[in-house]
Amino acid sequence: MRFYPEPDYSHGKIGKTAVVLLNLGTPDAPERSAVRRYLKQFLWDRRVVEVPRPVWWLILNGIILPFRSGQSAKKYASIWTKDGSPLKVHTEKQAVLLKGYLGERGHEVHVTYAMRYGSPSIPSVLNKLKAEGYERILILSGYPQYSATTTASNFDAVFQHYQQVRNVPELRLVKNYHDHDAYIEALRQSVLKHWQTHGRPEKLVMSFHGLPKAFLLRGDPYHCECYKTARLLAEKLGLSKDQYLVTFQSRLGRAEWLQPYTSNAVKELAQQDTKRIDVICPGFIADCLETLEEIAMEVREDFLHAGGKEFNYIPCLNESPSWLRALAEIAEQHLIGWPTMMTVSLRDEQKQQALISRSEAKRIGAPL
Ligand SMILES: C=CC1=C(C)c2cc3[nH]c(cc4nc(cc5[nH]c(cc1n2)c(C)c5CCC(=O)O)C(CCC(=O)O)=C4C)c(C)c3C=C
Ligand SMILES: [Fe+2]
Ligand SMILES: [Fe+2]
Repeated sequence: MRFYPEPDYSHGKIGKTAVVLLNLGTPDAPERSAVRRYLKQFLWDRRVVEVPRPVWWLILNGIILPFRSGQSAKKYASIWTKDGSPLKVHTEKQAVLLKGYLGERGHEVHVTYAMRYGSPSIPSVLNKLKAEGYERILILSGYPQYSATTTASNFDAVFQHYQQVRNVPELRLVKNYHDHDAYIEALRQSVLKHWQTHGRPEKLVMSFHGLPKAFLLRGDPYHCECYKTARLLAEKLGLSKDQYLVTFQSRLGRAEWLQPYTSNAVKELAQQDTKRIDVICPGFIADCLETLEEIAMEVREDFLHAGGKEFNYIPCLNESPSWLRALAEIAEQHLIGWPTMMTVSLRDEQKQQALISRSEAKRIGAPL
């Protein structure tokens, strides 16, 4: 039996609970100057690039920012929507929906989101929560697989922020959920849904964002967590080892990154006479530049030019109901012990508040 705190009317007095969904962040506009600002903040993070600072300062400011900002801006322009960058649009919708899904499970929590780089920044969101009286904060990163470059960088930003705060709230941080049943199930449903309309491929390629190989050798568990996700998904789909392939994308710079590289792997598949592949990116919970442009455009071209016949990109989990259920389950497991359960007499009214958030979801066009 599950344990929930006694019905309690003092929520307002003893402080409220908030869940903060954290993701990477994105430029404010698909323009050179905005992309430069974003890349500068991102690539100056010591968790992301471990090159000694004076050397890296020269490379970053002398080569990378001048050349990459314009190129990346063009790529961003190709995926930008009327509401903004896909990553931000999806993250915002996920936060709205998560409140509704947690509300349906009986939890009275506020849900918001922040971005590690760009806006809304982690300090601005945590300051706002403090001003609004939230005294328990659950940090949930949009990275199923832990990496020092992403998850730990989120943690750094949260800790750094609270170093400046006298009265720090109670904090919990989720490290990973790469093998969580509900997450794997959401991925499985997404693949099956795709196969129901398009039939099955010869090979399912599972492409994860890459890392410098040196990070793995220094102890980053990301690589292993990606493989575990892939194995669990393959098992759930009943795929044998020759029916799927794990690859790593988005290599940057000259150093070796995790292999096999997605673009090389799909070319090889085409050369080996594989006619159709489907590509899924299980490490991204929301479509973004890396999936919509790199995979669905560039890698597609790589496969077709090398002789492949059919390429299908399976979208990220985005706002799919099975994913929002999974996210609610993951959050719930980390909320245990905090007095978030709606009280009996307040329940109906607060359930309605949860439903208001679902109607807000409808307004923004997210599926329920
Ligand atoms: C230079 C090193 C990089 C490391 C290490 C890295 C790790 C890493 N990144 C993600 C998720 C995303 N990355 C995205 C974009 C992106 N990533 C890098 C570099 C590194 N990432 C750059 C320079 C960029 C910007 C775009 C470009 O110029 O190519 C995104 C998309 C953001 C968007 O706005 O849509 C995501 C998401 C993970 C999960 C990860 C390590 C596990
Ligand atoms: Fe990245
Ligand atoms: Fe990329």
